[in-house]
Amino acid sequence: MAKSAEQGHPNQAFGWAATDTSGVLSPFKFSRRATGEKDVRFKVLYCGICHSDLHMIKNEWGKSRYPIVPGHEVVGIVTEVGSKVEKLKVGDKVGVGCFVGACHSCDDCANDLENYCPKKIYTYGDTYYDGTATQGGYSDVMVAEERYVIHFPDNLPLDGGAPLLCAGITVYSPLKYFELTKPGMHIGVVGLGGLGHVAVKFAKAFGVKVTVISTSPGKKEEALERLGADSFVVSRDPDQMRAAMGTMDGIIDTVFAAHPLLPLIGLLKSHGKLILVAAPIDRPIELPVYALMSGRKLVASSLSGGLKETQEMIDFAGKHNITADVEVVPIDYVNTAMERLEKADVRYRFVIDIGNTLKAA
Ligand SMILES: NC(=O)c1ccc[n+]([C@@H]2O[C@H](COP(=O)([O-])OP(=O)(O)OC[C@H]3O[C@@H](n4cnc5c(N)ncnc54)[C@H](O)[C@@H]3O)[C@@H](O)[C@H]2O)c1
Ligand SMILES: [Zn+2]
Ligand SMILES: [Zn+2]
Repeated sequence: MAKSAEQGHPNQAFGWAATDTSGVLSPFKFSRRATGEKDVRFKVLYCGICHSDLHMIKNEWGKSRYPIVPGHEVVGIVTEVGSKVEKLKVGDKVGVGCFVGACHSCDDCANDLENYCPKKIYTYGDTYYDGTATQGGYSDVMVAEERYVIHFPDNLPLDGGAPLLCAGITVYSPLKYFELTKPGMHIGVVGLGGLGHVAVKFAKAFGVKVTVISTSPGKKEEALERLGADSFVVSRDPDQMRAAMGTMDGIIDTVFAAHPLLPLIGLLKSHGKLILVAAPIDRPIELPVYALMSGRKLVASSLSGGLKETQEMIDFAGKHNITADVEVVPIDYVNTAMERLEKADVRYRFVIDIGNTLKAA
């Protein structure tokens, strides 16, 4: 066993943190717990920038406690394992997604749904079992319990693979759970950002027909040619929306700005399912119940995925060569990246090159 675990020394860490609601990130030294017997420590090489990171650093959900080192699409190489770690070893390619803990005794935990455990612990911005604040992957080193560490397939690149740990599982899980993966089905994807573009890729890998629903025609060519979508509907064009009415088995909606659900419900066939994976931050959404009645349609939501399913998703991505389309940026670009993300100016996920650009001061 390596020294820090034997002697119980905390792991010194260096990252970038937001310290107030301006959300501006700056260099930050902190420590992580010593690598415990069930823990894995890894050197972080890449970390994706999820829009949730932006919501959190600006306290848009009203639950942020500063300082916050964001990042829950964290990948790297194992540098130390505790004595009771069974499946992972030094040198393995691994990652951590949205969660680092849960109660492990409730029904959800027993069903591999740590993501729905009432005591789930988020990777950052939360409180760990020992009372310390959890801190995310915009940092050089990560320590997490083996149960929360995902083993990457050898063929999956770490930079393009990192975003799958949040964006990927967040769309994969509802596609599976709501049975929207049957070949020949037709699904819609609303909002072609980080989550939306990987939803297109997973759905295509399942053999499903995919229509991207977007406010403007600007992303049409890319959606069809680069991402492999089958069709594109401009939601502001009533003729296009009318032509697509009643054609979809399901819709994955990734837009957090408040928007009417009625036109989307209209796109569904009877028994169609509208899955909202983004929560509107400005005002509550109105639910047009009468539109659901005629057709026994469903509106539902979903939060990330459990650890077993996340591993399954990564293995599926490895098999089908699914990665996010990423713009890899150095750590000192992170504040500019946040500004651009706010303006939806990224195709389609920023990933920070931690390994080459984050150097402890
Ligand atoms: N349910 C979950 O487990 C989960 C997991 C990850 C992220 N999220 C949430 O999902 C949302 C999307 O995350 P992301 O990382 O894909 O973000 P993103 O910024 O990469 O993508 C958002 C997309 O929505 C579009 N958009 C923004 N405002 C719009 C508007 N008014 N009308 C139409 N389109 C609009 C943007 O053009 C962009 O394409 C965020 O709110 C995030 O917090 C939820
Ligand atoms: Zn996320
Ligand atoms: Zn639990």
